Amino acid sequence: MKVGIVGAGFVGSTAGFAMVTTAAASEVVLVDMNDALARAQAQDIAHAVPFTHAVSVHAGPYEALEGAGVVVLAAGVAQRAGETRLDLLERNAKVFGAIIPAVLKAAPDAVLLVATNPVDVMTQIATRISGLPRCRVIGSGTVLDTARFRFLLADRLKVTPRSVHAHVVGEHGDSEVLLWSSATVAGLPVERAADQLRRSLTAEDRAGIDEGVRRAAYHIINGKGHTAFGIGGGLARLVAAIGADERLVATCAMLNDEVAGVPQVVLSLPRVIGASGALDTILPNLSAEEEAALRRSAEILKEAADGVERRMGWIS
Ligand SMILES: NC(=O)C1=CN([C@@H]2O[C@H](COP(=O)(O)OP(=O)(O)OC[C@H]3O[C@@H](n4cnc5c(N)ncnc54)[C@H](O)[C@@H]3O)[C@@H](O)[C@H]2O)C=CC1
Ligand SMILES: CC(=O)C(=O)O
Repeated sequence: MKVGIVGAGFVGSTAGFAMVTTAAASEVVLVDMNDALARAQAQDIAHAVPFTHAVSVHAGPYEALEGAGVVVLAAGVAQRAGETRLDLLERNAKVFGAIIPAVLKAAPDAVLLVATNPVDVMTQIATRISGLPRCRVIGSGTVLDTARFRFLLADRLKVTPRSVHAHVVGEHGDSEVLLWSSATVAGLPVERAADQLRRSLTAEDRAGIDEGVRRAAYHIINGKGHTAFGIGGGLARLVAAIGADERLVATCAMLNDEVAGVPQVVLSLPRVIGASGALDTILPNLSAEEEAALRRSAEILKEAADGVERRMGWIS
């Protein structure tokens, strides 16, 4: 499958590299307002092809996206140290106003896969601007947070992350909800699995994992200025699932009619990902505390999205 990536910065280029190393795409096209950057990134990624998979990698204008099955949107500004994802909203909404019409003109049949932050609200904006069916406009959402949660739980229990089934839902951001009550290993709740594995999973251990997931981006940005490898791997995995019509369950963002009593809100829940995007949604069992936290997260996102849509003149 041909894949377009708009925004050839850290996230877009790392996603392109991951698509080459995992053969998630047969062709990758990078587009950026900084054409020299897009060309340099494409060249650099293409030089990994002899070591990996026969993927055609190049850069071009929007017209070069013609025939793409997926277009990843990774253009815009990123958080600096001390900024939250929601702080980026106004600036990145303007960027999407410019790029989405150009993407749709060239690739009207593509699934749009949003990575730009705040990714949940940007997915709502992309749905609004594109006018596409909601299932074809998905955000990477909490895919990365879910990966961080599984990684940290696996590290504590000393099993491989692929054997940990656990999800983060809600905002990809400060109000996200780690679903401890449904987290399992070998079909056992993680606390019971920890007992059998003779590993500690005390309230203090759990608080450490929560902090490690929820604050990961802040810690990494303080150390290196940006994050890219985790999300690059996640975007490539989603692209592979779309390309193969795999029906992968992943915590992606999409416009929901209603979540926890909040209407018309974009946030992440487990979705079935296949050829036309998000084919279905699964609502996990929630404890009363998790349900209240999901409602709070939905309210925060709804308020942020309504605010920017009002300022843009899309709603009154
Ligand atoms: N969803 C997630 O889990 C994650 C999302 N992000 C987000 O991804 C976005 C990109 O981050 P980075 O790659 O680190 O930033 P970056 O600054 O390295 O790259 C952004 C690129 O977008 C391009 N761009 C800006 N406006 C454009 C326009 N109108 N048309 C075409 N290209 C345009 C810039 O020239 C730049 O190359 C940010 O919003 C960041 O917060 C970052 C990490 C994880
Ligand atoms: C930057 C960002 O959204 C993340 O790494 O989670």
